[in-house]
Amino acid sequence: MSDAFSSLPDVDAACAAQAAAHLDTLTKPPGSLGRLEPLAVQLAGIRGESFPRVSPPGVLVFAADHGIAAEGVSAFPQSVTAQMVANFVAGGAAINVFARQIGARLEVIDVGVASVVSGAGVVDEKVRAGTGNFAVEDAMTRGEAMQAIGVGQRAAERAVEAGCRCLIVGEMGIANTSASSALLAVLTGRPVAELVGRGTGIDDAGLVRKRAVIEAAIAARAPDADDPLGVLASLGGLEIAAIAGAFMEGAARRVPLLVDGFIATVAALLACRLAPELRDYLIFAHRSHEAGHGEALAALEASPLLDLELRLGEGSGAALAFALLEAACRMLSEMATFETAGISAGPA
Ligand SMILES: O=C(O)c1ccc[n+]([C@@H]2O[C@H](COP(=O)([O-])O)[C@@H](O)[C@H]2O)c1
Ligand SMILES: Cc1cc2nc[nH]c2cc1C
Repeated sequence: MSDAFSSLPDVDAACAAQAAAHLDTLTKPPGSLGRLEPLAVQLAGIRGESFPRVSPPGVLVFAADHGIAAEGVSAFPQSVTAQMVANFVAGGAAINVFARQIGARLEVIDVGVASVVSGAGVVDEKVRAGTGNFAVEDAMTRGEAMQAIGVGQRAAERAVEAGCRCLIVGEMGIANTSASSALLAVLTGRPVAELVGRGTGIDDAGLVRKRAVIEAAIAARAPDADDPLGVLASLGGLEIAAIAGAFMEGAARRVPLLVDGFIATVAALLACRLAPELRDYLIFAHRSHEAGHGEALAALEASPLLDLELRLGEGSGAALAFALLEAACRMLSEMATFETAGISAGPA
């Protein structure tokens, strides 16, 4: 496992250039496969292969609870986190369905669920039983934040050592849109009101309360925006820290990283503040329906592949976008060239 904040390898510019040159020999007008083309070039650079492969993918779902749930900021009770973890290991959640569809290795990691999780198959890496309520105290200590980052790093390491060539990283945690909005507000300096959404579906009155709780909590905790680990410890979530760690370890191992929705994008932003070279390894799967996601994407200058109005989390949008990565690889390796197909290359 790499050091959490060690510098990451540069992407391989030579392989990326070879892939770009090969793309223009394929039997299609140059550029006609649109965004699939720069995607293939990015994958070649990340993998260090001019004909990259991304299968099999690995799905990591990090689950944790949030003390801020006590403020009534979610449409669902905290107990749903543990119940959904049981559903993940039983194979019945959306991410299970989509992971099976793409032949992914799936791991469910308890990094901080409040209750004891039942069900064989959960990786027990609980750092603590849920965060503190950041309306009244820091969510966690810096040491706990580092431990949770380490949980994510080890999960990515296991997936890559098991042969996964792409990581799809998701989460489950009631109230984690509140933690994510708070983190995003501090990291970007944007007003909380622009970044708070309905999460699992709170009503209008709940949304007003959620905004007020997050605004007051940020004022009370007053973290230093130039200290990303301190911001994470003050306002964050254990699964958010673990996602950041998984991204850093995946990049260290030259694996493309599919970023899911709002929470995963905020984790990616935080990880980029800790290790800016990470940005080149990230592929943004989809634009979530959650209100703050646009600002999170803008902060990373990211343009996601899909917009399906998803707002589930779990890694579901990233699993759906994986088919496009596979298509980009197959385009490079399987399409005929103008020469092999005997087709005139230039305009008539
Ligand atoms: O990924 C997203 O864009 C997303 C948007 C809204 C909600 N979620 C999921 O819903 C839960 C958090 O919502 P909430 O209302 O409890 O803060 C958590 O388990 C997330 O996986 C996920
Ligand atoms: C049922 C349910 C499933 C979820 N999956 C991710 N977040 C979730 C939140 C709820 C409430």
